[in-house]
Formats: sequence, structure tokens, C-alpha cells
Amino acid sequence: MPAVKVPRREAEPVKRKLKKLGLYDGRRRPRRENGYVLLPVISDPRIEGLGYEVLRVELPLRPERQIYKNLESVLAERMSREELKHLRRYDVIGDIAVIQIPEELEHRVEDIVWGLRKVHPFLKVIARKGFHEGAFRIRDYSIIWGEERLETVHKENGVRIKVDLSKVFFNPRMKGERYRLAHLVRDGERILIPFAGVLPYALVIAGYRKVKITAVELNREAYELGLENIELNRERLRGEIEFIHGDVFEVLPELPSYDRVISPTPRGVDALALTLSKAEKWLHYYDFVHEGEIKRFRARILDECLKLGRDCSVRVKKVSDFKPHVFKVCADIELKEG
Ligand SMILES: C[S@@+](CC[C@H](N)C(=O)[O-])C[C@H]1O[C@@H](n2cnc3c(N)ncnc32)[C@H](O)[C@@H]1O
Repeated sequence: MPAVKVPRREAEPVKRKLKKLGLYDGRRRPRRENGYVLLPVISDPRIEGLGYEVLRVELPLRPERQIYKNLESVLAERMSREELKHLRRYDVIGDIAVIQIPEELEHRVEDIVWGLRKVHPFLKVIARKGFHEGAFRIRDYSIIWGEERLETVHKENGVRIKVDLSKVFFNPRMKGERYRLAHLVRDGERILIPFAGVLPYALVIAGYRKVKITAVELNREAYELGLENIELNRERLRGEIEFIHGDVFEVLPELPSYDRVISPTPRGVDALALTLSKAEKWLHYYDFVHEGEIKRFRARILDECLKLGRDCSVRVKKVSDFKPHVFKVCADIELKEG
């Protein structure tokens, strides 16, 4: 059976890509081999075109209970096609699953709980998610099964992130973004992260790189969990993290400038001019933009650079869907010398 051979550091993103393309064979286990990982793939002519080394190897089959099943295929036993169309994406954060349940599936809550537990037998809590609210962007949740808690430890990109979903913002879907940024960073950089939350960006970057990070967060609960997270990962961190509790708009003007600034800006907040003024070489600025406004967003950034007397280049990347035609985007802004 085929497998692709990739360097160990690239294994996670390549696996994600293969899954996305429907080429990953979740029935077999990957195998580590001298700094490489052999990732099982299905027999498909597209594999050869991906540019990876393809081998024929016997990778062991997973036990039946571990074979990856998706919620939809499991629920197909109990729900009609029409009902399945209303099923939303869900997230697993540590041992908690969070899912949005639309009105059309209100009568199917018990089946959805059953399905989620079948796909993820390790779950201890299942919660229904509402919307992000207030300046701290905390979501509204109600527990529909399991233990009465929304606190858990989530593993991502080799670090452990303690969160309490009832008190802080956390988005596991940004895992790929954090990995991307960590791999743009070079050892020795000084990095500023405003709107830092429980420190997911800081921990992942400091896990991969020997850097000095200053992070700022206003929500006291997120700040305290962030401090715990630094301790929780102390052994794994190559870089250092200084964490400041305070308002970005009051703290940043007192801080020096940094090689790189990463701003996971809360929705509706405009921190572009402020964060740009603190960046020496790079600013990664997150915002929510209508697809028809992306050009204007880019022009606004170029304009702000001009006001600061800096020459810069801007690349705007769509990170995720937010609502129809509106995307969460990241502007990667490179500030030129001089
Ligand atoms: C979109 S969340 C991002 C959190 C974190 N970076 C993450 O990705 O999980 C924005 C964060 O900014 C914090 N925040 C909002 N306004 C702030 C302000 N004026 N100063 C500092 N932090 C603020 C919120 O509490 C929240 O944790």
C-alpha cells in the first residue's frame, strides 16, 4: 500500500493537506523512520503529482475502534439526508466537543451527542455553542452532555493550552495559522503579540523558535490562564515569553518597537496604526473583511505605511470563512529598510 515519506517537521501539515484532499488513509498508522514519517495514503493517481517521495510499504492497520469516522457518516444511521444537510462543523478542544445546533436539528440533540461520542470516545463534555460576545470575545456555551465544566487542556503544535471556554476566547481552527507564523519566524527575533488571549500564538512560536516575545492581554482570566500555560509548557519552550496584563491601547505606546508584531485583532477593533507603529520588519494583522473590500483593506494598509514614512509590501491571505462573503484575513505586511 502506498505511503508518502516526509521530514518529521513537515508531517503534520502534509497530513492535514492529504486529509483535505481526501488522500490520507486513516485506516493505517503512520510510521517514524530516521527523521522522516511515512504517511499512509490511498491508491490514487493524484498522489504522484504532489511532489513527495512515494513508497510501497506495509503500514499496520489501526484497530477497528480507532478508524477515523466522521460525524456525518456515523449519524447517517439515524438521520435523513435532509437533516444531515443542517449539520454544522464542530470543534474538539481537549476533551470537550463544541457544536452549533441549528433549529432544524433541535429534535436531534441526543443523536448528535451519541454520534460525537462514537467518533470521539475520549470526550468528557459536549457543549452547544452560541456567538462570541463583548470585548473579550467570549462565546456563549451550554453543556448538553457530560461533566459540568468548560475547562480543559488542549494540545496543539506540540504545546499544551489550558482554556476555560466560559471565561476566555480560544479558536482551535487557527492551529494551521499558528504553525505558519511559527515557521516564518527566525531564532533571535523580538516579537510583540497584542490581544494575546491565553497565549496560543506565543506558546506555539516559542515552542519552535528561540525568540523573545512580549504579549499583552486585558481579560484578567485569560491573563492568568496564560501565565499557567507558560508554566505548563516551561520544559518545551525554546523562547521566552513576557506577559503583560493591560489594555493594548494604553500599554503599546509605552513599549519599544519589535522585529515582528502579530495582532490577532478582536472583531470590530481597529489597531492597525498602533500595531504598525510598533513593527520594524513585519506585521501580521488579522481582520474581518468582506471579499469585495479586500483591495480597499490593502490600500488602507499601504496608506498607513505611507503616513509612517515607511515603504511596505502587503499580502492579504484569507484565513477562514466568517460568514457569507466575509473572511477572516491576515495581512502579512513587510516593512522595508530605510
Ligand atoms: C480574537 S481574541 C484572540 C485571542 C488569542 N490571540 C487567540 O488567538 O486565542 C482577542 C483577545 O483580545 C483581548 N482584548 C480585547 N480588547 C483588548 C484590549 N483593548 N487590550 C488587550 N486585550 C484585549 C480579548 O480579551 C481576547 O482575548
